Amino acid sequence: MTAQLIDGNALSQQVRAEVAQRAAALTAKGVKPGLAVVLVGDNPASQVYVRNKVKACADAGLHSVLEKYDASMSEAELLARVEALNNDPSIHGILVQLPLPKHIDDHKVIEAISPEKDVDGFHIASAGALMVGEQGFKACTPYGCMKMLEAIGMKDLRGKHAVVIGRSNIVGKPMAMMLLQANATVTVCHSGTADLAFHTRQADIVVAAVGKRNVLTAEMVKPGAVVIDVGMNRNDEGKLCGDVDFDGVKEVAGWITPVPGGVGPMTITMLLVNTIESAERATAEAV
Ligand SMILES: Nc1nc(=O)c2c([nH]1)NC[C@@H]1CN(c3ccc(C(=O)N[C@@H](CCC(=O)O)C(=O)O)cc3)C=[N+]21
Repeated sequence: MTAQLIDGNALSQQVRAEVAQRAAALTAKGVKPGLAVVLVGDNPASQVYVRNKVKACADAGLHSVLEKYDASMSEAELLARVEALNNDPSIHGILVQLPLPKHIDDHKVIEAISPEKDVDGFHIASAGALMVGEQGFKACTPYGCMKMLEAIGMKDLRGKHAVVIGRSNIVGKPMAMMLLQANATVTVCHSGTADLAFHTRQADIVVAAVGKRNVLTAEMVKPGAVVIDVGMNRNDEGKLCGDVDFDGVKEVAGWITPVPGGVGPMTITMLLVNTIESAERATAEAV
């Protein structure tokens, strides 16, 4: 193994300790930072993720409320709940866990969340703020990837070529924008790209965010490159694995993130960062 590991659990611990300090400072002022997590239906994976988020809040001294609803909940009922949380001063962040049941339009629900409380960074106002470099909440997964780059001394990416594989609204597109904001030269590859390896071989940084195993293999990576794996897949034995062929790529890359223990925990960490940020903004405005 030549690559060094970027340990998402270790970095999360550091960042969450900073969040805990900020939470304690706000609490001392009489403001308990609060996150509302809304879960509709009984998707087993969602149950686990949501529990992890609630636990992460408790560990960092944030208040959280978990609202669980039956899959039969109507769209109107969910929209009414979101509106109530928008107007609840004890709540600084609202997260509606995706995916939602098919009869609910997730786009409509996300747009109903007040941008001031959109700690997922999924609202159009948040995406737009990122696009034009204004203040808004950054999507947690790409934000976590940027934090990982910063942790290995890559905050300013001037002169670096970053290749993002995937163009989802939740990861690929905001990832490309954040890399651009950090002065990288950015290429976005996707299912319509003719020769993926041609692009990835030139990359100083590769971010794989496709949702398919072995999208990135050793011969596609420039020696010494930084490889960030956003994928969350199961292999044939049911084990969690990313989009990157970790065992092959780790022999070539300079840095690599593992799955599990990489981007996943950082996603939750940045949710906490956004929530504390939101609570601090709300408190500053109230003074
Ligand atoms: N509104 C909304 N916001 C989200 O941020 C959101 C969502 N909906 N729906 C589902 C996805 C998925 N997601 C994960 C976060 C952390 C881990 C994580 O911590 N994973 C651990 C392993 C967990 C395990 O062992 O299964 C790791 O990578 O080490 C995984 C997945 C957030 N999501």
